[in-house]
Amino acid sequence: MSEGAKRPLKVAVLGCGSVGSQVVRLLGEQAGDLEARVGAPVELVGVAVRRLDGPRDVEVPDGLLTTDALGLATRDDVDLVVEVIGGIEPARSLILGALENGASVVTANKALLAEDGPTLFEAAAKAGRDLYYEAAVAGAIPILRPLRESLAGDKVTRVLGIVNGTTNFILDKMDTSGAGFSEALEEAQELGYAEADPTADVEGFDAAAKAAILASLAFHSRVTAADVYREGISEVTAADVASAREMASVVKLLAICELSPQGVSARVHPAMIPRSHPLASVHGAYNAVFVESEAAGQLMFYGPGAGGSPTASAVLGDLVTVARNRLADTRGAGESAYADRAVLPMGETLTRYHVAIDVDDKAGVLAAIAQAFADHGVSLQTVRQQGRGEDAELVVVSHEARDAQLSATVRALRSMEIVREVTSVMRVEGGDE
Ligand SMILES: NC(=O)c1ccc[n+]([C@@H]2O[C@H](COP(=O)([O-])OP(=O)(O)OC[C@H]3O[C@@H](n4cnc5c(N)ncnc54)[C@H](O)[C@@H]3O)[C@@H](O)[C@H]2O)c1
Ligand SMILES: N[C@@H](CCO)C(=O)O
Ligand code: NA
Repeated sequence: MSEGAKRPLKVAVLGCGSVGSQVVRLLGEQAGDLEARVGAPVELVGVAVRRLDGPRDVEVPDGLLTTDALGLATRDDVDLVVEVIGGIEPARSLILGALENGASVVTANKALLAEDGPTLFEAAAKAGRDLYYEAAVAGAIPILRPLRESLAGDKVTRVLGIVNGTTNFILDKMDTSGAGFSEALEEAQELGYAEADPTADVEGFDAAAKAAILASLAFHSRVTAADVYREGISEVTAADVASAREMASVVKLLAICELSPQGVSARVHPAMIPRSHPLASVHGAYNAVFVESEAAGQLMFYGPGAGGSPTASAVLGDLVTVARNRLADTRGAGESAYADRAVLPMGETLTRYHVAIDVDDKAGVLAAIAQAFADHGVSLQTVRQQGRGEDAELVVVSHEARDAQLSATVRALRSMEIVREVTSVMRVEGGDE
């Protein structure tokens, strides 16, 4: 070691799948640049895998593989631990073990952070170590660091995001080709976007975990996955997508986090947004997060939200930061939950609905439908009627109302004799109120 050279920082990588293999590759390929940027060599000292002879997308240097993840995570000489196994256990025990043993941790594990983040943040604070997780939300897109650092002097009021690539691919396909949900899902699976079991993506669990993480950071409060209202896209029909098209809108699965005088809300559901909205131009498996804050106004973050290599980019960015902090014997900003705001139930959240209804085409029908909305305290923004012989289609877009009032209106409509069928119900976001 030359004079003044720093001792190497030792890194353990837990998991060598899609993301882990790319982290290992980049650690090798970029070793020189990483050393220059950190100010000390960053040395890979172990990679925990489930099977030593398993197939891998990267060649791991001799002697580094182990199946003893906990042994590696808690090794006394390890400074930095990267957790890219995923899921709740053993990931949680491994992260807690690493922190207790004095290592700093970088993880991409949104499921764990959304379920039990506070336990991990408290362990990091107690140990005086960093816990960074930029890769957990919207993959390569820098969004957590901007919320935690760049916007720390502003007041974020709203975060609106397309944070799941699989569902965005499916909805985009339905929009551009007129395909139904199942057909679009099949294509997403063939192209390797959707997993064999696509439930976490399609039913919105993945996006809900990310919404919890975004809301916690944006509003300095603790929001967990259980607090997030969630609806997936499996019920979105070709008719919904066509109805959106007629309104010059497009259907997207959105994660929506909002600050209101009563508290905060976090929800994930499909919604129609105008084609003129910046999020409408997010196509394929891309992600984007739209942030509104008091002083800055509107900001948009866009890029690849998934994939081994893009996600590894975010992991390595965090690794450089926590490595620098280690050298400087300091830690970055920890959890910020001082505002401790209440999380509102979905029924209390203000939303707007688009409702398409097949009705008998006769006198008084329009008035009766409008009355059903009025009976629930919901004011209408637009009503469009299209006659089709004996029956007619009415398309109603409401003004903002409590979600509970809107869903009660839809239930009432469904029970009306003049209503043949409610053919499409979808929330509306991103337009004029
Ligand atoms: N793939 C992406 O696009 C993406 C994007 C953002 C975040 N993430 C997150 O990154 C993490 C990893 O995702 P992935 O796509 O690489 O998953 P993956 O399934 O490809 O990789 C996980 C690896 O961990 C291994 N593993 C399981 N149990 C283990 C154990 N006890 N010890 C050692 N290894 C073990 C598995 O064999 C597998 O190779 C997850 O938290 C995921 O949510 C992934
Ligand atoms: N399954 C996720 C991966 C990134 O978290 C997606 O489709 O966006
Ligand atoms: Na990110």
